[in-house]
Amino acid sequence: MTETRQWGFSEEELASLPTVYRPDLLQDQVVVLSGGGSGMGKAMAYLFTRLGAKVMICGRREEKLAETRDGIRRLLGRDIAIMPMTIRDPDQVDALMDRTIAEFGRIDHVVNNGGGQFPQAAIDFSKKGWNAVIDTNLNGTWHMMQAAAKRWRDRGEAGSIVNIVAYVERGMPQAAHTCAARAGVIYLSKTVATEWAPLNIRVNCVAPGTVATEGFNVYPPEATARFADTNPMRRMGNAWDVAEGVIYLVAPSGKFITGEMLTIDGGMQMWGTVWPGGVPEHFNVV
Ligand SMILES: CCC/C=C/C(=O)SCCNC(=O)CCNC(=O)[C@H](O)C(C)(C)COP(=O)([O-])OP(=O)([O-])OC[C@H]1O[C@@H](n2cnc3c(N)ncnc32)[C@H](O)[C@@H]1OP(=O)([O-])[O-]
Ligand SMILES: NC(=O)C1=CN([C@@H]2O[C@H](COP(=O)(O)OP(=O)(O)OC[C@H]3O[C@@H](n4cnc5c(N)ncnc54)[C@H](OP(=O)(O)O)[C@@H]3O)[C@@H](O)[C@H]2O)C=CC1
Repeated sequence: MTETRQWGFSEEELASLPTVYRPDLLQDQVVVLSGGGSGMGKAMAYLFTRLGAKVMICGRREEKLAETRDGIRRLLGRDIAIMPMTIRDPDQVDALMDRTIAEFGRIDHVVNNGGGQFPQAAIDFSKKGWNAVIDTNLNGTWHMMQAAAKRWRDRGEAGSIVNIVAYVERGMPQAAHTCAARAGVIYLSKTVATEWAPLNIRVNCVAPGTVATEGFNVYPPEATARFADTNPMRRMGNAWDVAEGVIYLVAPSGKFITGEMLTIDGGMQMWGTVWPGGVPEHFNVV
């Protein structure tokens, strides 16, 4: 079976989806959020804004960031800040943090959501492809974490970080590059969660399963057609499921949680395999 479709929520849905959280939960808290121009990051930008936070989003493509900003302005009557940049460049990351502090006075939370990969058997990875995925998902996330933590330390302020990763304990066939990068981020997070606890900096991860977003456009239709069957609930998650999980960790509900990974995957960690490039013949069994 093949399937082609539009993924993700409309701006109107993001502005009106019900949430379990009260509207002033994050009043005037400042969040820096990568990958806010699409998918889960866009959902988070809407939800943080709806809960009263001041939001800075970044990503490489300005037009996508502007679309999120304009939608929020039109539908929620609030302004957010945008900055086109790449998390791979530590100088651009420093500029992002400094600009956020200049604009909003401080930073309370950093959500490292920007990232991605392409589906391919590991044996065929090109050097450039491997480096691109590691540089984005591992190095880029680290640049953001360290840049924020240095500012919190130097300014004597508390902070929290949430890194969007993936559930990697059973490996991720056809996504070994991202599996390696995300495993790195998870154990980096657990390590600095300890090192930075005396600085009042909490560090956690969120591991989504198959979550229907426009990010699925990098996968072939025969792969996405199976995505709902990769967990025991036999459905895909959505960007709101992940956005609400992130809020749980950054809000006071998460104040005693650090070094943790919240898996939001419909049970995929126990049953189901994604095969984002399509199921190889050998594994095509009932
Ligand atoms: C797993 C299921 C669960 C997860 C779901 C999600 O995450 S959904 C969300 C998912 N959302 C996303 O994943 C979206 C974000 N993803 C991305 O932006 C890219 O995948 C990126 C992470 C590589 C970005 O790095 P970048 O801007 O540097 O990218 P670039 O375009 O310049 O490529 C650099 C090199 O990578 C190689 N290569 C690239 N594509 C393929 C391919 N299809 N085939 C083979 N190789 C490929 C190639 O060597 C290329 O160089 P070349 O040969 O062209 O000179
Ligand atoms: N959807 C899913 O099922 C799952 C997704 N994930 C991860 O969750 C995160 C969000 O994914 P999702 O919303 O689904 O997909 P999207 O592709 O919509 O989101 C990825 C975002 O990251 C941004 N981004 C990519 N590279 C960089 C970079 N170098 N610097 C700054 N921003 C960057 C992209 O913007 P731009 O291209 O403009 O830079 C884009 O907005 C990703 O890390 C993804 O890999 C993990 C597990 C499952």
